[in-house]
Amino acid sequence: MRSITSSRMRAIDANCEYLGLKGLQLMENAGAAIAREVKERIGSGKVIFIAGRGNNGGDAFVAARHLASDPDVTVYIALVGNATRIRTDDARHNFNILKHCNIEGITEITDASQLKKKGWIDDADIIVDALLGTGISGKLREPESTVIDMINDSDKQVIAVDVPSGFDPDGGDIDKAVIADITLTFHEMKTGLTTSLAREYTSEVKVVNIGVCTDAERYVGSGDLKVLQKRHADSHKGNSGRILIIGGGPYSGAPALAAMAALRTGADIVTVAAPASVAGTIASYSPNIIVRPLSSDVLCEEDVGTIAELITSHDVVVIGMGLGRAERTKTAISKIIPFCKKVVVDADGLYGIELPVPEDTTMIITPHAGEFRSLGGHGADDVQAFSRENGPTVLLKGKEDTISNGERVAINSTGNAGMTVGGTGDVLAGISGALFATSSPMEAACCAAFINGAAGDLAFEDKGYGLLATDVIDRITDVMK
Ligand SMILES: NC(=O)C1=CN([C@@H]2O[C@H](COP(=O)(O)OP(=O)(O)OC[C@H]3O[C@@H](n4cnc5c(N)ncnc54)[C@H](O)[C@@H]3O)[C@@H](O)[C@H]2O)[C@H](O)CC1
Ligand SMILES: [K+]
Repeated sequence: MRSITSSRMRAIDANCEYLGLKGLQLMENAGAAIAREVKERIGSGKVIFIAGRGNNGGDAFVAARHLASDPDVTVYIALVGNATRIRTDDARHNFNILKHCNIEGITEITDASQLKKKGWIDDADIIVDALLGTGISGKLREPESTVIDMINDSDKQVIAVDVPSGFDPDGGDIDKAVIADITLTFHEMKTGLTTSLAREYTSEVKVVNIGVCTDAERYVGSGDLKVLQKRHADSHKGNSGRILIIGGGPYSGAPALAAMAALRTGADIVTVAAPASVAGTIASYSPNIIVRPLSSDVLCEEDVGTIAELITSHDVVVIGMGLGRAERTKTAISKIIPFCKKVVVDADGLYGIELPVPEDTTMIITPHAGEFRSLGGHGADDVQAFSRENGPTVLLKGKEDTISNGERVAINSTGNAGMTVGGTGDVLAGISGALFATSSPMEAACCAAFINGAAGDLAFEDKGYGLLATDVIDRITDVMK
């Protein structure tokens, strides 16, 4: 079954905002679905909403409002935390409306004993667990932890909102979580809820459509980037990646462009392994690049040992640009790939790889239409099947880029006709390599396509059709800040 991670969901949420679909609209749909589930299960009786201070709680405030107008349902709300510390505008907005609704009781608790004293849990016919959703982070704190015990110690029916509170939506280890009869999860199944562990915390999971617009999922947007930047911001210096670029031979500029792009994208170290004939030229382009000369005037089998050694001290390999297509170069490429854990294959490199991707290698390929055809691909409508059959995440460049890892297909619409100038493909490969050090191949490929195109759009604003690949590199940081 298809499922998504919490970071993917946050990207979709942000893409919705970017496209004009407000989080409040999604929350209203989420809350309405919870209200319907409560009504279906109890018909008439008492419901207690146990709400956190994030949007998970916000969903509960919406559901409470919907049920408050039902004469057969009595509504109680326990907010875990002070209302003044509700963390999001959407949740606060829906909390503030509750004073105009027929709610039997609302209380703010900062200690679990206050909830016990109220006796609302014992009195309820059903509990809605809206304490923590996909925003959980770190070990459970108090009073949430004890409140979860109270929910589990009651013999009441429990509906969990999005995920059982305390449960890791991405499937990681947990110390404690609500045990629910049903979990209403929004938009898409969460990866963690597909695991066998999930069965211990929820007897049933229902995926609820909350009206997310399809482009928010299909198109790469600034939301995808935000998730990436958050991860980069959280990572400390030194683990933003060491990138090995294997390129050059007939050409010297291509690997240098890829190297500079990788550095601008935030890689810590970039090494270019290039044939001796062009190594000096590449080194002369910038003191920021470490250059390791190879044996001859093109990449050849004699270089495989040196490169295998270099690969061990780098996180990602980017191979192809400027290598040329000599038979001995193609042979060398096919021998190098199995040494790579993470590899981006671009340009001439695509003529030397053998598919399917070797067992322990994760690969991104960045072909244009012609290179994709030479690999046996047809066009944009074939990218997902090609990826599924052959293994690599495919970033098929075009007026719109099509990206797929075999499970999902994304489209990138940033970029412009000025970017047909030579070298922008090298820049894209360098960005992809840098992001791949700290992201999944799909996230890296999607965000690289978005960043490269968006930087190209900024360059087009300044330089029009005179834009150069170096202008694109100079604007990567503007797009990523
Ligand atoms: N498109 C959608 O998926 C929608 C999702 N909705 C709901 O929003 C939540 C995610 O909301 P968020 O504000 O990001 O986080 P949470 O409410 O899940 O939790 C944050 C809340 O919890 C506290 N907290 C975090 N970790 C801990 C911990 N270890 N111990 C104690 N407390 C913790 C934190 O301080 C915050 O107060 C999603 O699940 C959906 O339910 C939207 O409403 C609709 C669209
Ligand atoms: K929950």
